[in-house]
Amino acid sequence: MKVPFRKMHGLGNDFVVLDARATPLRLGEDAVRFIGDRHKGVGFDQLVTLEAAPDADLFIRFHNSDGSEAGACGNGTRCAASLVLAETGRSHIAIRTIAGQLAADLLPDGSVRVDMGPPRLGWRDVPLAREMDTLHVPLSAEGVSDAACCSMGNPHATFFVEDLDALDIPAIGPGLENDPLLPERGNIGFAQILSRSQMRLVVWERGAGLTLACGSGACAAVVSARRRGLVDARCAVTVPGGGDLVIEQREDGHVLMSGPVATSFTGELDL
Ligand SMILES: N[C@H](CCC[C@H](N)C(=O)O)C(=O)O
Repeated sequence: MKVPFRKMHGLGNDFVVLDARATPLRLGEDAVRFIGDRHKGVGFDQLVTLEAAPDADLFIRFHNSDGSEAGACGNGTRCAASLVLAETGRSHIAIRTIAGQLAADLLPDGSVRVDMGPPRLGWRDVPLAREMDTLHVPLSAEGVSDAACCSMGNPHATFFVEDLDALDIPAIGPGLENDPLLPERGNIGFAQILSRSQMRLVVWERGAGLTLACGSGACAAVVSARRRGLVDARCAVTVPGGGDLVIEQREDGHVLMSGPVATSFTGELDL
């Protein structure tokens, strides 16, 4: 089966985007992992599949390179939304995912802003293995302790550190991702606050490992930093991929994420 694809990224967080709106695609875990293989396939952090939606302009499904499905992918949502915004000539679209209803806007500078909805802050929402204060979760590893957790449709644990460069994230990421306190595993964010309107962030992603940017992780880090009184409502999040994601939490709690999107190439898979 020949399947056209588009290779895209948002600040280096990279995706293979499939359009299954006209013809449904049912890819098994093996196919997802094959496409994501950076030697035998195309390679991606996430597979982003566009599907038809009865109650929105678009349904988007996300799979990590380990084959697991995710409820949210901020950068992938921006990439998929940019295609539909361009195709329709509209500046606003409604999006549905398995975790809820989102919206996307095309901004005057060509970047795409996604309304990721409100964070989920309860221990069952993240989820955590037992009842506890999600703002101070006893996760720890070399150089980090006391995580702030929330869900943006996917589970996040964020550590705030003095010096990001002093951490060995590839060494501590896997153990934290799979900590028993996180029954659905977790995306692990490491944030260094630079001011009340800027932070650096590196994320060890659930099911994908170290990525150059993580949109939902940037949202989670700003939400958690606000809960701890460390930043204001609008914060630039500088990521290893080079550049900033701009995160703003609205009065109603919704978290807006803006940033660039890019197409690297298109191609055809032979599945
Ligand atoms: N690894 C994440 C999904 C992708 C998140 C990230 N690429 C983003 O932009 O939000 C998870 O399993 O929840």
